[in-house]
Amino acid sequence: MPYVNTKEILERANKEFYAVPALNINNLEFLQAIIDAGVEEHSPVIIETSEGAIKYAGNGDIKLGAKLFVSMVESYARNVDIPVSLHVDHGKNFKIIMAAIQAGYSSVMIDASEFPFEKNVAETKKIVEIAHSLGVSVEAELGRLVGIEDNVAVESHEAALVDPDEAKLFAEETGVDFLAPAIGTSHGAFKFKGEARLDFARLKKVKDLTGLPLVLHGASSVPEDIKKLAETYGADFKGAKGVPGEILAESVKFGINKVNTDTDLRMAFIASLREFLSKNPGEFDPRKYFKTPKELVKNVIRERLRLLGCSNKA
Ligand SMILES: O=C(CO)COP(=O)(O)O
Ligand SMILES: O=C[C@H](O)COP(=O)(O)O
Ligand SMILES: [Zn+2]
Ligand SMILES: [Zn+2]
Repeated sequence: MPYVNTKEILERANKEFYAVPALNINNLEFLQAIIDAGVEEHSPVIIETSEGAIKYAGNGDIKLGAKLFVSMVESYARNVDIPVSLHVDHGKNFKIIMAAIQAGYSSVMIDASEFPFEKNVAETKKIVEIAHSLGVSVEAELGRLVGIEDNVAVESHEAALVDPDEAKLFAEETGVDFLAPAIGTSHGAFKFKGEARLDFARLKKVKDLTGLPLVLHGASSVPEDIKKLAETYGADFKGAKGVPGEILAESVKFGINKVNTDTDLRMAFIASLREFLSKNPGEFDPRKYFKTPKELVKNVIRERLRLLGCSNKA
């Protein structure tokens, strides 16, 4: 089926109370693993690329990078019977967002969350107008992504999280299609020093006041078995800690519909690659040494699709 608008995938998820992972890629191998996982679980999938990924793919040329990703994702989507969409993750550079819209991305994120509220509204509105006129949907972010750490400066952390009343106003003023409220997650493999904790009361208020599909950034779990496997073969991931699966599932109950995941895929890939290379020191054919890493990435994604309730929703 089809290369579809991300909005289509998320509006159904919003109505039927499940979430779809948005999975970051930089290259062909991760895309293959995602498509295979979606097909095996009969689930929709959202592929996303950061600005860095677009630069990387185009070897520095952003228009080329955006076109390459659209053509790769569209080509795979055409060959399978699950909905697949392509999204720009954390768009901050106007030129990159435009290059992606022109190349045929299904949706873009405008991340102006580092600016004061009024400027975030203005920047988001500008992108919404352009994107909507071309049938492309838009995500924006409110609040800053910081972990809620035990015992340290609770108030300053809370100040960084989304303000639900602002979220309502933001949604009305910008016409954005889905919204990422900061509720205590952060990017990368080191999210929490103490116990993992998210502000679900805040999340629920944002959902009640906006009714929009909501996005959880920094949603990797850093599974213990993956961390162990990588460390067995030489990695040093001391202190790595993610959002446990139960908390991810809980976040879906409070209104999350898009679950942004990059770190878990990177960690699974490197863990398996380390193991393979350590056991096969003579191997130098990439089609061979990428085989088990792709399998492990696929399996991590399949598990996540089941956890979030989007298996069999294709
Ligand atoms: O939010 C993300 C991409 O936008 C990825 O988060 P992780 O680093 O937790 O995978
Ligand atoms: O949100 C960040 C994503 O994990 C992408 O990160 P990146 O800028 O390293 O591609
Ligand atoms: Zn951001
Ligand atoms: Zn993010």
